Amino acid sequence: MTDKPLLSPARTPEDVDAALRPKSLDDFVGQKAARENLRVFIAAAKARGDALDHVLFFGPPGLGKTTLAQIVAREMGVGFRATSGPVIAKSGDLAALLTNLEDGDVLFIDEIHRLQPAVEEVLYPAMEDRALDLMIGEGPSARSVRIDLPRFTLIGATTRQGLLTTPLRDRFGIPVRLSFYSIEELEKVVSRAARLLDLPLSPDGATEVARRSRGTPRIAGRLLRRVRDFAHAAGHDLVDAKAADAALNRLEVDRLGLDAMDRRYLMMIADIYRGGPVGVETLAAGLSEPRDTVEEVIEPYLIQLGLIARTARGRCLNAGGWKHLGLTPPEGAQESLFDS
Ligand SMILES: Nc1ncnc2c1ncn2[C@@H]1O[C@H](COP(=O)(O)OP(=O)(O)OP(=O)(O)O)[C@@H](O)[C@H]1O
Ligand SMILES: [Mg+2]
Repeated sequence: MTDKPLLSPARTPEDVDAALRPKSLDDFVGQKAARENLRVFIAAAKARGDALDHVLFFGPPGLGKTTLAQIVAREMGVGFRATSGPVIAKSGDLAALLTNLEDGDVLFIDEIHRLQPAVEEVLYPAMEDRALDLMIGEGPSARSVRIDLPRFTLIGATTRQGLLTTPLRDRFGIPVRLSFYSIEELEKVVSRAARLLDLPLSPDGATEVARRSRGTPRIAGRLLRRVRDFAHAAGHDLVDAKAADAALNRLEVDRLGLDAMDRRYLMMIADIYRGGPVGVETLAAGLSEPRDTVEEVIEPYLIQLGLIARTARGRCLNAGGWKHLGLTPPEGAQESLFDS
């Protein structure tokens, strides 16, 4: 399906658009509390001449975790090394990464919830004492030696904070939650991107794209590029609300920014399960999507909009969800129990 990758907040190669990535905290739109706190912590660490405390960014995909990690390294004026949880196969790989860091470097570990337990154990002393415990030799003659590491800042990123082990989570001095962007913030993201892409976009055109971007800058950037293509094909010089609306309708992005998959998800709860509750496994099977995708990609924004609720007994459609589908809840639907 063509509209699935379009609205999915997951990365696609096209998004690796270095020119659009904000490069400083001043350029970074939104996430005000996180931004201002980081500014203070960075200034304090620099004044002390120390590395910044370890930082954990968590929140749905496409909200700027990787971008912020790069900005932190840049503002600290230190090197940036990036890897990801699933890539580090053995504890030795991580040990090699750590011993090769230079003083003050940022080590960025994406998808940090997917580290192997044995690899994670190497991180504990590294984060706490800047030390590496190595076993030398085997059998009775084996002994453990401790190697000192350079000062460094570990920046972890995860879409699933709940999957992090407590000992790992506790070792981050600066946990930062990223949340969905407001429409006003996304307008700024879209206008900035249009300027960088040399695309004439009217303010109401920016609003239209922002409103339909699922609170996610990555999606805003992607929709903007597609809108540009349609406008170009239609021979418009200026992209205004009308041109943006026409393009987004052709892309089957509805007025709340929901795509065909979101609508299938809502319809399934409404139609087959009378509004729920229904278990996430059942929904995932019905949609032929992995459970992770349902929980990490589809549901967070629907919950944010108040269209559905996650309850202990399963997912339920809220009044807003029925309304968005243009349906009336059947007699005795569960929704009222949870929609408070
Ligand atoms: N605050 C922002 N202002 C402008 N653009 C942003 C902002 N945050 C993110 N972006 C843009 O959105 C895209 C996605 O950002 P980023 O890669 O940092 O997301 P992420 O949270 O790391 O996602 P994932 O969980 O998939 O790794 C980037 O292209 C970036 O340019
Ligand atoms: Mg990322």
